[in-house]
Amino acid sequence: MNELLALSVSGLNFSYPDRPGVLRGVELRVSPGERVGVIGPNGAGKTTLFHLLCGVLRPASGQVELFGKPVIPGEFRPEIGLVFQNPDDQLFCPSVRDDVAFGPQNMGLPQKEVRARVTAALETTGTLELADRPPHHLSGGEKRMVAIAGVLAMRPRLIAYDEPSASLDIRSRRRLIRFLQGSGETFLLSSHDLELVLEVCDRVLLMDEGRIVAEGAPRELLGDTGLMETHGLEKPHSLTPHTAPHHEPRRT
Ligand SMILES: Nc1ncnc2c1ncn2[C@@H]1O[C@H](COP(=O)(O)OP(=O)(O)OP(=O)(O)O)[C@@H](O)[C@H]1O
Repeated sequence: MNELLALSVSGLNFSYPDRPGVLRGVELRVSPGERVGVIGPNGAGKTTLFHLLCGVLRPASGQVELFGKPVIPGEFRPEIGLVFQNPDDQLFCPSVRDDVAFGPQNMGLPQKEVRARVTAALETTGTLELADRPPHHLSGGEKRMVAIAGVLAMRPRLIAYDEPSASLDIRSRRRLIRFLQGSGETFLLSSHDLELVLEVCDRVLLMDEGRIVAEGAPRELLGDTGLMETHGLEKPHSLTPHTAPHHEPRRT
């Protein structure tokens, strides 16, 4: 047991019934306050890893500890919150307010505390004006921020964001980046949006075929062209020096 770590994963192996070897010997430690990006090609096992951290899936072998206490599959652990890849998997109540209240209500908190947490989470995510709207009428970007509010309302000590910028337009993505930069949370964030990872993470893990194959500082790891190409990824544009002449667009 290590009381100082937010997350400790050792020797984690996992297979789906029809898909063996999805995670193979994953080792991972996250300290409180760290913001860790998880990158890797499609099917590398990122979402599966997040579901194992939350106890949604049962490992074939290995152990996950959150804040020094083992995760038992199926047991609710309020210390960790998962923001799903698809917000439609997370939002199902008649109003945004009810959706954000769902978690704290199920934690058995008094109504006054639930109301206070809902308001605070909606304010933090900039979604207060959506409180009375039905979630299924919201845009993709609005749904994403409401899904994050629902997780924040449970006040987890560690958040796992699964592809949080997927299908966001430029403005919604920028709002998400500002939110993540200012959040002060401990988080894991899986993404194919490598510029997002560069902007918000202070460490990166590269996964491929169920293993963590590299780990390091974002600019060094993502800037390693050979490593990135070996694992089906591309060095982000912002890390490539610009050589082409720059022409200002003509405004009409
Ligand atoms: N419910 C399931 N049943 C069977 N196989 C699954 C299931 N979910 C995922 N897989 C398989 O497990 C492997 C890892 O999938 P996972 O979704 O964890 O990858 P990922 O790294 O999150 O991928 P992506 O970047 O495409 O989201 C893939 O080969 C996938 O086909």
